[in-house]
Amino acid sequence: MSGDRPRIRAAGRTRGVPEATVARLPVYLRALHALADAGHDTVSSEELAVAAGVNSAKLRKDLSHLGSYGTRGVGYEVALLVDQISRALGLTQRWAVVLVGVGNLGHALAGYAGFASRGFRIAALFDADAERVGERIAGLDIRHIDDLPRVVDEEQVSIGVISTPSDAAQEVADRLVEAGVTSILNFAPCVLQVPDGVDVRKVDLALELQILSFHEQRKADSAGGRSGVNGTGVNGSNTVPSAASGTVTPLPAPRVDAREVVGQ
Ligand SMILES: NC(=O)c1ccc[n+]([C@@H]2O[C@H](COP(=O)([O-])OP(=O)(O)OC[C@H]3O[C@@H](n4cnc5c(N)ncnc54)[C@H](O)[C@@H]3O)[C@@H](O)[C@H]2O)c1
Repeated sequence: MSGDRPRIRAAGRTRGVPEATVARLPVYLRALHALADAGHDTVSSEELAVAAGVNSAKLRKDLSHLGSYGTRGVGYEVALLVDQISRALGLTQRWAVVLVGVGNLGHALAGYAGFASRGFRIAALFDADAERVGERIAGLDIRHIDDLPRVVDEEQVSIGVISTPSDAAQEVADRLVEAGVTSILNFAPCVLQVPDGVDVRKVDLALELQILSFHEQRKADSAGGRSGVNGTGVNGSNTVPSAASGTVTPLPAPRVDAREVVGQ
């Protein structure tokens, strides 16, 4: 591990901002970018709340953690708020990311343009399969996992993405941490053990589907066999609790929250 390299978390886990708020900040940012693209210079908390799919009181409280209160009768300046949220999320710099496990999912992730447009540069792709090493995806050659420490050090990589089978994920996490990575996004369906100072986020689409299946079952039960599978709330409720926060989000509003990323 390169001990003299600055680590992401040196300034504190969330700098006093609640984790649930941190999880919603990227959602606000995405909504604000859309508003800016549509030509809005200012936005009310109500409008932004609708665009982000949260209630406006929660939005105002979240933004107050950044010292942003808006102006009565005017709302928030879109460009200023984009700047404040980007700074809070550390997006004023471009983070280098490595991706380990370049199979089906890894190929899709490696070719995903959304990382670059949101401030993340995929610095390298790694796999343990000699047959995959050397394959070129999105301008990068897949490297052997043994090259990980050198690349992490040379490219100042802080964030690693794991898209290996779950039986390899812990070993890969250990190697990432050993190399100096301090944040891991884990797509493998398993819980990772990491030392203090290393943050892990887990993405599990099957888990999200299971939560939706729970709600579908409830809707079907309360409809007493009537059709209730279109999300319009046959049971009188048209809300689904967020997996990430336990909060309730109105279904008809744009579904742009951070629930796809579930903390471990
Ligand atoms: N989070 C989600 O929503 C989601 C969705 C789909 C798949 N997955 C998970 O993503 C993972 C990958 O799925 P896939 O379909 O791409 O699998 P895959 O078998 O196509 O690819 C896995 C890759 O990991 C490589 N690998 C295995 N051990 C390794 C190691 N020790 N070091 C480096 N590379 C190693 C393999 O050589 C292979 O290229 C699985 O854990 C799967 O369950 C998650």
